[in-house]
Amino acid sequence: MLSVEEARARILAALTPTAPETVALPEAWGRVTAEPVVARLTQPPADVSAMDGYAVRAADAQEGARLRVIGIAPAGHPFAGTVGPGEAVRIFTGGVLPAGADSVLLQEDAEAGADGTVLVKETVRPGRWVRRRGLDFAEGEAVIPAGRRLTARDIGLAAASNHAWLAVYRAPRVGLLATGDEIALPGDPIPPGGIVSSNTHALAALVRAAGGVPIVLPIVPDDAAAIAAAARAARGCDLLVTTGGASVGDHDLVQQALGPEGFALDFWKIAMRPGKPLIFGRLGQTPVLGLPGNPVSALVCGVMFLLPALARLSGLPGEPPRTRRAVAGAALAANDRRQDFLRARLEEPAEAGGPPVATPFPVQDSSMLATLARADALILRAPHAPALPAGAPVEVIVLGELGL
Ligand SMILES: Nc1nc2c(c(=O)[nH]1)N[C@H]1C(S)=C(S)[C@@H](COP(=O)(O)OP(=O)(O)OC[C@H]3O[C@@H](n4cnc5c(N)ncnc54)[C@H](O)[C@@H]3O)O[C@H]1N2
Ligand code: MOO
Repeated sequence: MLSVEEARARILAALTPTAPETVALPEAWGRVTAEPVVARLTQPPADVSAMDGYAVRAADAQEGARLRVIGIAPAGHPFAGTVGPGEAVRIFTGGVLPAGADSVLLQEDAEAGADGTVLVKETVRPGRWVRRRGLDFAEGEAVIPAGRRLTARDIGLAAASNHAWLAVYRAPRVGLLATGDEIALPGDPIPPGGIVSSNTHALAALVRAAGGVPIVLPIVPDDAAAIAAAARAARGCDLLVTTGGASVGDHDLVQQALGPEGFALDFWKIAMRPGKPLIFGRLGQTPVLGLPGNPVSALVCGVMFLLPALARLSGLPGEPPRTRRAVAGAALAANDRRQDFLRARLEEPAEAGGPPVATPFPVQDSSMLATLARADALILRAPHAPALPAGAPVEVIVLGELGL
């Protein structure tokens, strides 16, 4: 069986970013830049004042000096003249420093006279309170690299550097297909012995959190023809995700149904718990990720494979979820050959500054959504990891950090 790392590498190798598109700036938040954002101007465009006060020549602005105020320079209204010896210009934050001036006398350190002069109450250092031209960025500078997921701060920077539109990768469209005779949509009649489908809803939220567009397809019964028809309809997606029908039972039909459609299997079954029967392959141009039906398995596989896949389709490298150090809150049994992901509570350490304490829930059944919802973290247990006493260091994935 493939390891989790090999499986992720195979999935990422089979995916390429979506085609770039140009979108209006407000739409670009959360999208990944397809090319660098190059400043179209220099910021600030000239030397400007950082404070309200007086533009002065520092050499003249010694404590006790009195300067003649010859004009005013509010932001957006530069003073056209030149500040000569013994002169000052009233200036406000963001105002362009007039020619001749090299510094700003802070308003609080000045006393305006009724006779059009100003008294310097505190000696001014040369260059004080001046923001130099280009302090922030210069025209032609790549202010945002290609391949970056745009934050609100980046949007502000792109706007300031005079971009109304940005080239970003299209948000990946992910088709979500749940299979099973026993499942019904929330609110619909539930068949005898059946359950309500949670997988596509949870995965849709995960896709959205990762910047993708989820397309929840109608539930299909355990019927090869129906699964094939639904999969055909999803060929326009950047990725088709199925849940259920991944295992070895007589009704586990995903591979049987997709085979005649030309499904090219890359791999099936990995050394992971929960999530062993993971399927990956390609249906024509569309990559297909077949997740197990058990809700916890589907979600944990979503974290380990669908999130990196979405990142890759969005134009990012597709790193595995980041792990953190913690200490085990209970003794952990030795592991078998499947990498284990234990649902756990995460608590503050007894000693400030120490790693948090991760305590696994006593029952780890892969059907238990309530436990998963209450979990703060997944404790990673490598294949064949030895038993560990409480207090031993462990690696965890903090679920809250993933925005899920
Ligand atoms: N003999 C074996 N049996 C099973 C094996 C095995 O190796 N040998 N693997 C087990 C493991 S591990 C898993 S995981 C499951 C995965 O099975 P499938 O992917 O084929 O999923 P189903 O059989 O269709 O369903 C499993 C379980 O999940 C429920 N389910 C299905 N879809 C949804 C949905 N959309 N929302 C919520 N819950 C769903 C379904 O009712 C079942 O209870 O196979 C084991 N068996
Ligand atoms: O792998 Mo299954 O996902 O253990 O329940």
